[in-house]
Amino acid sequence: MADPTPAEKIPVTVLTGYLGAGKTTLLNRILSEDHGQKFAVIVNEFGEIGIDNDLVVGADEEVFEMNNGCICCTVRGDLIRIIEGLMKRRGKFDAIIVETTGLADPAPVAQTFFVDADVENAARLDAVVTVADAKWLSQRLKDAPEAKNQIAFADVILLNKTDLVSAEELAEVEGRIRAINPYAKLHKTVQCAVSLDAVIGRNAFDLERILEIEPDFLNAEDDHDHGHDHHDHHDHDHKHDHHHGHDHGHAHDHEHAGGLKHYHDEEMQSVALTISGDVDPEKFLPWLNDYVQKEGISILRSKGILAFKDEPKRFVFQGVHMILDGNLQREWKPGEQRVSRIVFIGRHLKGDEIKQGFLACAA
Ligand SMILES: Nc1nc2c(ncn2[C@@H]2O[C@H](COP(=O)(O)OP(=O)(O)OP(=O)(O)O)[C@@H](O)[C@H]2O)c(=O)[nH]1
Repeated sequence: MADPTPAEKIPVTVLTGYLGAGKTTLLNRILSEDHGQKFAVIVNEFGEIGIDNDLVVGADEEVFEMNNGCICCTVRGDLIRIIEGLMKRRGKFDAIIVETTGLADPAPVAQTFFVDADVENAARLDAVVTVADAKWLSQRLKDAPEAKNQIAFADVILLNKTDLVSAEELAEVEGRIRAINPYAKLHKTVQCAVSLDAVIGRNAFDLERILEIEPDFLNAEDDHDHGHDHHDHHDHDHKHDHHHGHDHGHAHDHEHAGGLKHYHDEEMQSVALTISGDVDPEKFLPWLNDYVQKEGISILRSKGILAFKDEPKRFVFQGVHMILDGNLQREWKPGEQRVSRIVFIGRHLKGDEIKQGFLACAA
């Protein structure tokens, strides 16, 4: 796995969102703000944004399949070459932004940062930022699988165009988003107005934060396992549908703090697990590798911070489908509790199987 010097690598922000959600608005805001930083922006079509002095690089479509043609593991050859080219000009910019205009699925872009050795050594995926249209997202979640993917992938979500909806509609769409991805940091915006540091420099998929928040509504039901702090956000075996009369699982409407409704998304779920202590790397690493090989098509994102037995440093990993990237990072601090946490987000995840597999890795 890669050498642990993430701080020296150029951070890359992947910007995604459905047609017309406000990606260009956000990009223009980032590029025109007075922050003294230089960004390289990679877009699919050259000249989409005309910002003087900023580097706008055009990319033609080109996708390679990985893992013997597995359809969920594709890497963008054009992106690899562009980033390699940019690396020769290091020092001229502080961060790279990749706008995934016209791409249905952010996975091939994200995977590029894990599989190409040169790119991996030079750049690190900082965060996937998804812009969502407050007015249209609920509709798109019903009819466009790629809109759901973009939400599932996100580390940061800008719920934009809040001026076009009522408070009730906004709460509704936020509930829908949380059903798919409870971990992303969410900002409600008009014209994508957020401070730069909300979207840039989030660091390693914002892992720290992702694994430290424990959204209340994850604990809300019967699946709270005190022994293992088990927050299982999907946990509704479709074979025993105990939500009869619930509009296909979409109307499981507990009110929670902040007036958010608690929905279950039938298709996309997240599974978050904690072991309050160390795991055995000789069990965990083979289990994780095998599991994502087996189930990678349905796993969009995986992330974790782990305490390995007899290891003073924290092991941190992230993955996209079958492709994983992980390394030992900083030391556990004195007094910091050594815990091991993982999160999977994906379609029809087998929560019990993941739980059993993970808990069996306890040291
Ligand atoms: N009412 C309203 N309109 C907005 C807001 N943010 C952006 N828009 C408008 O929405 C339209 C689409 O915004 P863009 O930034 O071009 O969206 P995009 O995601 O880049 O669009 P594509 O590149 O076509 O996918 C533009 O006309 C924006 O001015 C907002 O918060 N409220």
